[in-house]
Amino acid sequence: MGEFLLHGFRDATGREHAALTVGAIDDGQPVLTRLHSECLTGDTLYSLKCDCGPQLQAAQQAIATEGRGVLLYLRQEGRGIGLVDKIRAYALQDAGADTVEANRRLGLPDDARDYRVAAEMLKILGVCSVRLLTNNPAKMQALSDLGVAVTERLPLRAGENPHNSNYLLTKALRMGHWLGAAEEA
Ligand SMILES: Nc1nc2c(ncn2[C@@H]2O[C@H](COP(=O)(O)OP(=O)(O)OP(=O)(O)O)[C@@H](O)[C@H]2O)c(=O)[nH]1
Ligand SMILES: [Zn+2]
Repeated sequence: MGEFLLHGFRDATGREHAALTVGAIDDGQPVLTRLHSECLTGDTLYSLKCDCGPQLQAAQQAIATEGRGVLLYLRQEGRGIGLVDKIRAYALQDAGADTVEANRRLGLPDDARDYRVAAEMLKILGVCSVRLLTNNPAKMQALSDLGVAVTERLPLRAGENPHNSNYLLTKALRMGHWLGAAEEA
């Protein structure tokens, strides 16, 4: 796709995160930005149950094409519940629960992600305002609450397939994501 600079971060809990950057991003101008939440199954094992792998690739490509931007790879597997509980949630989904219901049955929050680390990473990289690649309103809100100006929202739709259609529909209907899936259903 192009040449990226890879930065490593370790947060206060010892968890390690990565940032991929292209070009000069600390000049005060809004930066094309993607906050990607880790998904071992989608990013690495090509699972079709979600859209994470294709979204990762599309975001990386968009940043390379723009010649300036940042992708934060955040270790928030399973929306922050971790790999083992995500696999448990998948088992409940195989038995008919949707993604939100499965988390609740496990006694876990719908979304356990915390974006403080992301805001800190952006600050360290000299980024104070972003053009954010996302369909998730909560992500935009979280960043602006943490003092990062979100000047624009750019949709990121990739990797839709018959196996993840219910997952995407649940995101649209129960988590308020801008996916157009609700209208298409
Ligand atoms: N708990 C849980 N997490 C999942 C499930 N499927 C994918 N994930 C995780 O969801 C995270 C991605 O979040 P999404 O809600 O798909 O998308 P988003 O990052 O909030 O929104 P976008 O910025 O629009 O991509 C990754 O950490 C995945 O591991 C699932 O069925 N249950
Ligand atoms: Zn995924």
